[in-house]
Amino acid sequence: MGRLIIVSNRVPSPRERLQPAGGLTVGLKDALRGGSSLWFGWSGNQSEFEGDPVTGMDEVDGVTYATIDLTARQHEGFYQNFSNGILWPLFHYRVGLMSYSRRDWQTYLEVNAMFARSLRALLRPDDVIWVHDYHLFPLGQALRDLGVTGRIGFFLHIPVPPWSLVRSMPGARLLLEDMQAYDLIGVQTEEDADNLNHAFRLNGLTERARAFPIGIDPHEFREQAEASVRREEADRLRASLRGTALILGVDRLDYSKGLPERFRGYEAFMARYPEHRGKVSFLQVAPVSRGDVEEYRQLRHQLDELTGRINGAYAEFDWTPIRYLTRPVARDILAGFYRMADVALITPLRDGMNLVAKEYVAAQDAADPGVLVLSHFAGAAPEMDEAVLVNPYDADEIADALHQALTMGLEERQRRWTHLDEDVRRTTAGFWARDFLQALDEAPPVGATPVATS
Ligand SMILES: O=P(O)(O)OC[C@H]1O[C@H](O[C@H]2O[C@H](CO)[C@@H](O)[C@H](O)[C@H]2O)[C@H](O)[C@@H](O)[C@@H]1O
Ligand SMILES: O=c1ccn([C@@H]2O[C@H](COP(=O)(O)OP(=O)(O)O)[C@@H](O)[C@H]2O)c(=O)[nH]1
Repeated sequence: MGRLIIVSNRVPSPRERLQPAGGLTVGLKDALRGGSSLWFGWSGNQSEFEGDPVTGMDEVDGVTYATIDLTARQHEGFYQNFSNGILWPLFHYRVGLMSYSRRDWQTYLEVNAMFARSLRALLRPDDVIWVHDYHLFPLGQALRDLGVTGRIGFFLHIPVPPWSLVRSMPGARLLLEDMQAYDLIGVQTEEDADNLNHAFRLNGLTERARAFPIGIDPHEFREQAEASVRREEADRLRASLRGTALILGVDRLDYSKGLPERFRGYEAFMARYPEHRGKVSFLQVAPVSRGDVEEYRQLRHQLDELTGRINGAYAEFDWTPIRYLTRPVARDILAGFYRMADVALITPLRDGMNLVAKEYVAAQDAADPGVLVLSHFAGAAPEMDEAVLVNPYDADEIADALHQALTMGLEERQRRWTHLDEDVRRTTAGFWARDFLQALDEAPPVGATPVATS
């Protein structure tokens, strides 16, 4: 059995405690725990020189991390503009936010070809390659073009809209063709798999998509929460609450997360349920993400304005309705905050999965669990139907859900949490990886015949 080769744009810094917020590296690290593999991707650094060499190599806990730098030009065209300025909005059903340019498309293909050349030099014949996410759709074909004939799987961490939407993007069909180079394509939900296979069928291509919902390591995270709730940061938060109930939101500052809609829901809650004023605090942790992308800058201004308006309207001299942080909080500290929170308020407009929802459940005290309020449009929602599910576009529904959650009796909270906890302990990161890799091993091999490249 050869090595497992993981390829993703974002690669964690294995020796840093504070990692960039994001579920892909969390799920994969939890999945790789205890195994030996090679993880290849972008170092997160920008270099001056355009070249292919692997610039970083490190080995921690059995995982070898091999990274390459991007130049400023490549970072702008590949990561900022095409991946996060075109593919991300499109696959989150926000066609109107796409800003396509052919030059960015070429840079996207150029960087994928560079990933393939650099990785090719590290490969052994019996390696199993697992490519991750929308930054690297064409990588499989680029590797086939370099003569790689072994197993190559792909996992898409973000939603898959219907082809009628995806085809809005120039070159969409070429991406579908390139994806035929993968022996198996994993997506988060059955809806995603149906949409992607329908796109393949409509374009005369072979259906290769199956659903494998990603998860976390709930046992490890619960232990972290039990430890972190006794840490200094949790003590500071608890003291600052002065007995008020805690509503917690944790998200990258991203328009897919429904933060303006969430804040407007909380504003409606303050207006329609005055009995909770002064008795609840809403803490939103929203570390800046992709801050050089215009839509993300606009979102931050919008949230700054909403926070000021709501606090200005409802604050007392000794109470502030919303606490809003744009810096990251280390995940182990967050674990303690989750455990303290009476309500988790998670309202994405679209989300591939949302590991925060699963982390919140895993962190709870079974004797007195909090309540998960979750958007219908999170990838986690179909399997977490015991959450209080809301439509994030309906501010009054969010308000009603918050009132319901804060007044819910212990017996119902425990009933709901028990079902949610069973799910989180079933769809773990380890199960996700084992299930996908077994299916990849059993999938009919694509072989080495290259198809027309994009
Ligand atoms: O790498 P960044 O640009 O900083 O973005 C962080 C990650 O965001 C997205 O995460 C997705 O994957 C999660 C795990 O499967 C899933 O729970 C979440 O719903 C998705 O948004 C992105 O897909 C990753 O590539 C990024 O690393
Ligand atoms: O300040 C923060 C905010 C988020 N996270 C982590 O970032 C991940 C977010 O993953 P999710 O799947 O919810 O969304 P994504 O960011 O991948 O779209 C979760 O593991 C969070 O615990 C973190 O460590 N610090």
